[in-house]
Amino acid sequence: MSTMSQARTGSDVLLDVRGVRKVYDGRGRSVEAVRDLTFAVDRGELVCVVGPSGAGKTTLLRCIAGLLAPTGGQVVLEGTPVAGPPPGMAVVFQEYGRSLFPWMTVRGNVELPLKQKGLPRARRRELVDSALAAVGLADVHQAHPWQLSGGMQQRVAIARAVAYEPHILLMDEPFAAVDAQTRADLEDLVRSLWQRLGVTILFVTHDIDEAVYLGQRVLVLSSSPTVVLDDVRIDLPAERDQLGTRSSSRFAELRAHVFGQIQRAKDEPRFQP
Ligand SMILES: Nc1ncnc2c1ncn2[C@@H]1O[C@H](COP(=O)(O)OP(=O)(O)OP(=O)(O)O)[C@@H](O)[C@H]1O
Repeated sequence: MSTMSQARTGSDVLLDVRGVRKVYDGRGRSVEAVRDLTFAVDRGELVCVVGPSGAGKTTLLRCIAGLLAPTGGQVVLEGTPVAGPPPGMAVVFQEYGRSLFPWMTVRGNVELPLKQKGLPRARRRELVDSALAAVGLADVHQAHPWQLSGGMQQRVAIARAVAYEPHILLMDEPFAAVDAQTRADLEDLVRSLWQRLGVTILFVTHDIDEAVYLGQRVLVLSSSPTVVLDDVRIDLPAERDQLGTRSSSRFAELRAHVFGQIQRAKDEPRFQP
């Protein structure tokens, strides 16, 4: 079912994570959060990363986003080593409440990174309008984030990321704080944006069902100190729907496989695939 991740050298590799290690040092205590992570993501792929709580998923994502320097190894994006937040990357975090500016309108929030990018006003307007329409929020552009539900605020954060026209979109447990129905809607939104825009997505979650439902591949991380335990190809049809896909026998098989890997990783911290 699975093929372990190997460094790929094809010209279609967009993101290459090579032997990344991260040790947090502080007051006489050091924590090896990530031991050795190697995997590649091709241009246009939707890859999910799943692992037990504390496995180092956020640490990995922060290293990829250039927000944290790895202790060892390297992250290479479009052939260039990442040494700070790279252009062409957008990140959607779990805490939408903290990632949006409450004193700015929805439009202002989505437009801000485009101003920082130096885009002219007409182009900014075009990108903001189309991103808000894509996430179903065209009619609330004048509202402030605090006037919206949690799910709508997360849509604003997604619109802001999409308007930026990133080559790669990183998502760190973006739907962990919304209710189940909203979460299902947002999952479908991510798949439809991915299919329509062709953007590469790396989606981090601790939810196995979400990872299998969304991804073309699921990378399974071990417990901390973290390695990639498995790289599972999700051979479900490209057209997915919450009811049909989740009740298919193949979905159940893939889910059981990923679940089994994570259980083994938790039971045997030094488990090797
Ligand atoms: N700033 C820090 N200083 C010291 N240790 C840290 C720091 N940040 C994270 N860690 C440790 O690194 C390990 C991985 O944490 P991380 O938050 O990356 O995991 P995670 O998989 O995202 O967890 P969760 O699923 O619970 O959000 C944990 O043992 C955590 O305690």
